[in-house]
Amino acid sequence: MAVSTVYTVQSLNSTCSISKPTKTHLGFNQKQLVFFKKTTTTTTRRPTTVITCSAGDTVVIGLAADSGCGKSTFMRRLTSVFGGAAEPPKGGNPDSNTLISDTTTVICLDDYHSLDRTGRKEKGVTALDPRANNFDLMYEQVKAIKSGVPVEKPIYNHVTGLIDPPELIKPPKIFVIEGLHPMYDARVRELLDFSIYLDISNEVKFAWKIQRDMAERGHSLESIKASIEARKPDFDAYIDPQKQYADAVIEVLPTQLIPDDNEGKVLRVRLIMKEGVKYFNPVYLFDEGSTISWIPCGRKLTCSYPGIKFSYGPETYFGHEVSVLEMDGQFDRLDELIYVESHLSNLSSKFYGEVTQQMLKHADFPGSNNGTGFFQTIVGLKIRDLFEQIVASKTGAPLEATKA
Ligand SMILES: Nc1ncnc2c1ncn2[C@@H]1O[C@H](COP(=O)(O)OP(=O)(O)OP(=O)(O)O)[C@@H](O)[C@H]1O
Ligand SMILES: O=C(CO)[C@H](O)[C@H](O)COP(=O)(O)O
Repeated sequence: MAVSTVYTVQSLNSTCSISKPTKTHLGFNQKQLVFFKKTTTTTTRRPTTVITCSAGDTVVIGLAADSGCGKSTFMRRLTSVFGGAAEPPKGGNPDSNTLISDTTTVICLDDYHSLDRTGRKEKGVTALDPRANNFDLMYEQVKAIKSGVPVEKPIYNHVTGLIDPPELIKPPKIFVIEGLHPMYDARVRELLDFSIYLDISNEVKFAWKIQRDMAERGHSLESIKASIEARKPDFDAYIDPQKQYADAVIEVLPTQLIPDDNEGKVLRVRLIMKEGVKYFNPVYLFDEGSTISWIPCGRKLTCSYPGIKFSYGPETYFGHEVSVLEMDGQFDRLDELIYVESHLSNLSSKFYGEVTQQMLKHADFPGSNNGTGFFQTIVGLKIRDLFEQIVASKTGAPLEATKA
């Protein structure tokens, strides 16, 4: 019996159009996705639908981190910078990991797991192990999206642990690939216009896992400890080394303001920014290239114990020259953040106070009172700026002036 595959096509964005096939679609065309009618045994050569997108304008961003390290929170801050809410594909698989907004499409690289939960168990490998992931497909599909071609991406279903039928992904303006391995495969790495690594220290990761998995998911302390321990060797071998390739790293460590702190509530956060990256000018405090230590608490910034300390200066990170902006401590009043913002330069904001405005808008997100939320917001603005510069370089259009 002949059956047709049914594809749910989401609302078309400005770069894509759908059409009926013509005779030319009997051949292979690299700029178009051609759906063929399937039978149970064979695929006929008669195409049913053609989707064409204007090629090659997609900017690709990689975001790497271990599970539970704040990728989703970061993505919410990033998509908010571009305006509009990011939502799962309408009418698609309810367990899709994809988030789409007007400008951005964020996919989760868990969708390239080649082994499902049972398969990994049988083979005795974790999801962090490259053998449990299909890097050839990841490369082919990211390359296709970057050059304007829609793809049928698999879905890893975190509810069932199975690999579900694929979903259609069309090239957006900004394509974010987030997950465990965006910078692991050199071919995929080469496709990235900008890359970020969220480097959460073991102590902090443990505190966050306990907070989420114990409080919200009912896991026991022992099972959380066991899961972190079981993942650690593969994390060290395959995930952590990717930070050497990142253009920006947000490092999250326990505070140094409280001697022997083991609560993990007050954080020391470092924004490590690579020098010499095209379209990316690191943010600086007071004076570019100098080494600075600043305690802003006093008349203009309310600080309760243990206070707030900023540092800034040049460093070397995996042999690369970097600028590092550090914040240790937490804000008492978010509206006063404007005082700190006004002392930072190269923020790529569109108007005075935009960072503070974004932070106030998402005051309920985790990390809004410390350097994690502050630096994620700043990186979001830098990505918007990078995107606008890339677009301007392609169209030859002059860039709208940005402030600070
Ligand atoms: N900046 C932060 N400050 C405090 N806690 C945080 C922060 N970011 C994340 N968390 C904690 O970590 C949990 C996971 O965050 P999030 O869902 O953003 O991570 P994730 O990397 O997307 O996780 P997963 O890959 O498991 O879906 C949050 O529920 C929160 O408890
Ligand atoms: O490291 C992970 C990335 O999110 C997950 O553990 C991995 O994707 C496997 O997922 P699950 O535990 O749902 O089978």
